[in-house]
Amino acid sequence: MQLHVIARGKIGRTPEAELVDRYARRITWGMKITELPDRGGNVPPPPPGAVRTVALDERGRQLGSVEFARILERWRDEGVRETRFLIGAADGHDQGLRDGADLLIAFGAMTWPHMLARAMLVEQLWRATSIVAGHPYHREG
Ligand SMILES: C[S@@+](CC[C@H](N)C(=O)[O-])C[C@H]1O[C@@H](n2cnc3c(N)ncnc32)[C@H](O)[C@@H]1O
Repeated sequence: MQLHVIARGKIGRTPEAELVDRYARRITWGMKITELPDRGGNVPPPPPGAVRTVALDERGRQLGSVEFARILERWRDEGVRETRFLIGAADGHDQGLRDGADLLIAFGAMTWPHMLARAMLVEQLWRATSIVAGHPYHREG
């Protein structure tokens, strides 16, 4: 299953970009990042086959890392081709996008800058895929 991060804003050559690269490089599942402008632009069309959409939003569910990993594992095992992770810009997501998502997830109730949220997401994707693989990176408790 491809993990497709669709994120608003240009990350450029920043400390956050280094973090994103550090974790993205370790992910052995298909992994792709598409940047959109802060406003406007079109979310790329989904590939053929089953697709899931996860929107990052501070009003979303606060999942544990193992719980998040098991959701991705289940979707992969169900034959989902791509899971898309949407990160908004300063204005967040519009209501239509939130309503259309399969899952809304929050990294706590606080608001984070979108570039930090991108780095945190990619770290969690690395963590989740290593949990699914039984790799010892993640420790519970
Ligand atoms: C600066 S925030 C936007 C805040 C906006 N005022 C709102 O109400 O959604 C930019 C993006 O970062 C992500 N983000 C920020 N804080 C987050 C959190 N606690 N959990 C999940 N994603 C978060 C979301 O994708 C959000 O659209």
